[in-house]
Amino acid sequence: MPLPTPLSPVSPISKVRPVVLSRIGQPTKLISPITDLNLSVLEKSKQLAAWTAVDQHVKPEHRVIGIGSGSTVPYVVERIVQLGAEANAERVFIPTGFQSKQLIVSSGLNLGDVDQFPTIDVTLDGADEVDRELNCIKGGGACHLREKVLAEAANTFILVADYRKNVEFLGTNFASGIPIEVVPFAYAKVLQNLHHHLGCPQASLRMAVKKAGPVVSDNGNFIIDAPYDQETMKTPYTIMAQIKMLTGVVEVGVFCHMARAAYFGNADGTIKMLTGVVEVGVFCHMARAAYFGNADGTVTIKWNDGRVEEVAAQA
Ligand SMILES: O=C[C@H](O)[C@H](O)[C@H](O)COP(=O)(O)O
Repeated sequence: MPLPTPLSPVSPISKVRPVVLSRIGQPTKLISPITDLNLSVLEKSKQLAAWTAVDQHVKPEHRVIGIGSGSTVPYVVERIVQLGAEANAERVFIPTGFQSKQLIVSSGLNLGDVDQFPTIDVTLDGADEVDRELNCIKGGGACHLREKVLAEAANTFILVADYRKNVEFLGTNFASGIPIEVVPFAYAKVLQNLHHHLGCPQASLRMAVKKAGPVVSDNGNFIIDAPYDQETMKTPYTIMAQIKMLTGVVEVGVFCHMARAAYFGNADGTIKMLTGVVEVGVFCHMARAAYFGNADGTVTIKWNDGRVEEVAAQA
């Protein structure tokens, strides 16, 4: 199995090589992020969801793995660590933010970034809430921009959570609203747009707890929380797209039709697994060529660079 190849494997400055790349292939001692062995029922349900998802979706041949954010993700890393140093030596792990970067590094796993590895085998991530179609709210921890990038970069995107997050409609328990990352200088304008044009009078700037002023994301941006009524949240794609069109919005914490499966740990020690419809039936800019068989036996080939070729009929 070949090593994952980053886009630029070697630094142009000869004395500075990315640490992670020089370590790939050498098993190091791995350390589990979970030290507390007396887990509460809630924590056990998160662990169960995470372990099951890792067991079912991290395949031996996988080399590039996205690690999401939130309270269930340490159990994802715990299970990955249990796979052993040798199994993980030739893997690289891509974080969705500060928390998952710390988890990867402190566990002794190889760290990479999505600009080196824009194709990810599987990303496992937490969620604030997941509806029955596997649409979800993310961004309760202000990580949703990087999370969405890693979800889109992944061949398979898997959600892990405890039973409280498994809902019929988004916004059922997670009442603070849709997290919206905005560039700082545009926050007041975006708030006005939400209040007056997108029907969300309660939208507000997320304020920090142990710091004066607003929450600042890992990307240096502000977060707005926009609570919508149930009717609006029944069609999350529509409101997500409307918010995303506002100038100044960087990303919206609603993920639609992205997850292949969601794993929820239940309080009784069972697991609920939901599978989703990942594909939307519109494929844009994906095919290199389309071949059309014609009635006269010829074939027309339309290439994605605009060329059209005709192939003569077979004799
Ligand atoms: O921004 C944070 C992420 O989207 C988290 O995955 C999400 O908030 C769930 O976090 P927790 O498991 O801590 O509730």
